[in-house]
Amino acid sequence: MHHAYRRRVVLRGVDLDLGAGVLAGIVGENGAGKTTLLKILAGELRADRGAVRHRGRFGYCPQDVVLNDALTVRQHLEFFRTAFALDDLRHAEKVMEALQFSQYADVRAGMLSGGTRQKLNLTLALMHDPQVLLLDEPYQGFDWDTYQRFWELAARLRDAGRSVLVVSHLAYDTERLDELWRLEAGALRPETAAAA
Ligand SMILES: Nc1ncnc2c1ncn2[C@@H]1O[C@H](COP(=O)(O)OP(=O)(O)OP(=O)(O)O)[C@@H](O)[C@H]1O
Repeated sequence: MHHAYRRRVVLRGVDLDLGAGVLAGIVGENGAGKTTLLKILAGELRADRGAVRHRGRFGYCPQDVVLNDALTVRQHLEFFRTAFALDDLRHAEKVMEALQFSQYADVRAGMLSGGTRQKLNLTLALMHDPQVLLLDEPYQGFDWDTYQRFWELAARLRDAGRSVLVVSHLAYDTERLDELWRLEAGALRPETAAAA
């Protein structure tokens, strides 16, 4: 994939193959193009050149939390249940339990803490049990316990055959990942855990 914003060339031939049952990470400095790449993978942005081929449903958790402050957590879930044409909220409830914020179901998004807003953001991306998970800085604002629970959830989804891609400017806990890439100068290169 190639992409530029006017003269600012961001991606110069990124080639990525994400298999089923793989938990992969992409790290890179601020402005390296990670969000641009995820937006292209998720279909939000069209690459100047190149193609994305995928099988199965996407779940895209954007870096910027997109919530309506006037709606409660439960109302967000109902809204997305309709959008995803789901029969029930069973999977959403499992994600909420895993991230431990079920007790906020009736709280308006505008009253939630930053970390809890991010938990809801993540739940909305995962509640239709997608096969391919594209997660942009998914643990921003999480406390340590929640951060650990996030990785446990990601590993469970990977073990259930989902493809999970986590993008971050920080690469902690790289031993949890099956694959780690660094986005630099518009291209991806394999990164060893020790070098991250
Ligand atoms: N809509 C846009 N128009 C013009 N330039 C943009 C646009 N979006 C991003 N850029 C530029 O493209 C480059 C890559 O941005 P991108 O958000 O993809 O980086 P990133 O690796 O996700 O950064 P961060 O870690 O800070 O989130 C940056 O220089 C940014 O300023």
